[in-house]
Formats: sequence, structure tokens, C-alpha cells
Amino acid sequence: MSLQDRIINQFSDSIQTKQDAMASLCELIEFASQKIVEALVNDKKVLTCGNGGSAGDAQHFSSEMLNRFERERPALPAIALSTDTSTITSIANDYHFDQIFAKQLRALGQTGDILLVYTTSGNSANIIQAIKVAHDRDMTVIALSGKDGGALAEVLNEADIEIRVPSNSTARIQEVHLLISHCLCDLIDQQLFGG
Ligand SMILES: O=C(CO)[C@@H](O)[C@H](O)[C@H](O)[C@H](O)COP(=O)(O)O
Ligand SMILES: [Zn+2]
Repeated sequence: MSLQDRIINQFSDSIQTKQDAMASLCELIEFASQKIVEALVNDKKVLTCGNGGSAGDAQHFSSEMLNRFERERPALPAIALSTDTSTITSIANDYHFDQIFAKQLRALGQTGDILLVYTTSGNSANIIQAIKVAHDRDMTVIALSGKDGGALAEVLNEADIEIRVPSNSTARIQEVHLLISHCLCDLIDQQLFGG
């Protein structure tokens, strides 16, 4: 296969995964946006986390909340738990990597806040630990996942929302997670500030 054929395959797979996700996930994305809006109008905030490329997704979403998405509007409260290297390295060094998000959440998470997690496998232990702390704090969890949902699917409760991308490819799932993040930003702005 030529290099250009490989590119065409990547684009085709990405387009197909997005079409599959569009067909199955619209209602859940709408519901997740309503949960976030409900938290924001009650002076709560969104905390985000993920590993690797998903750490970037978490940071990407929080920056669009704190700064702006596509229109001028007031800043919205969000914190990415994957950005503070001093805190992350000290928690991992002194305790365990599994605790890097959970310990921050114990300090920053409050009842009614939203924990927005990004994980393609659903099996990242530090995400599972963060979800357990979120439940202790009566926070709602919104999980952007993929594959078979992994261990995450078993720790979520009925008040949480799992948006599982129908794919087994980490890259394809991440590409759809980014699109879902942008949908959430658009829907949040629309519900809070109108059209
Ligand atoms: O971006 C990529 C692969 O596309 C990687 O950095 C990937 O995010 C990392 O392997 C993560 O550790 C995977 O974590 P998860 O999605 O299984 O929770
Ligand atoms: Zn990636």
C-alpha cells in the first residue's frame, strides 16, 4: 500500500467512525451538555482529566471553557487535572500514579461539580480512582470512552453518563472525543447564552 493510500485509509476510517458515532451518540451528548449547564448555573464547575492524548483533550476542553469557544461570552469555570506537573509528579512520586487525579479531586471537587474523563480503553487506573472520589463527593461523572468501556463501565453509577465511541482504535476514538468536546462547547454556549 502506498503512503498516500495509508492516508486515505486513515481519513476514511475517521469519517466512518464519526458517522457511526453521529448515528448513536447525539442524545447522550445533548444530555451531557444539559448536565454541565445545570452545574454551571448552580455555580459549580467542570474538572477534566485523561492520559496521553486524552490529557490534551481534557486540557483542550477546559481552555475552551475558561477562555472561549467560537463566540464572545463570559469565562466558564473548568480545571484540567492533567496540567500541573509539580503536583502530578509529587503525587506519583510520593504515593502512586493511580492517585494523580484522585488526590487533586479530593482538594478541588465539590458536590454538584462535574468530572469529565477521557479514556479510550476505560482501563486507566488513575481515571477509575478519580471516578471513585467523584462519587464520594456526589459529583456527576461524564465519561468519554470507547472500545468495550473497560473497567470504567463497571464503576459508573446510574447518575453518570458514558459516551462510548463505537470503535476499537485508540486514534479513531480520540478523534471523535475531540468532536464531542466541541459539540459540548457549542451546546453549552447555546443553552447559556442563546443564539
Ligand atoms: O494519544 C495516544 C494514542 O493515540 C496515547 O498517548 C494514549 O492517549 C495513551 O497511550 C494513554 O495512556 C491511553 O489511555 P486510555 O485512553 O486507555 O485511558
Ligand atoms: Zn493520539
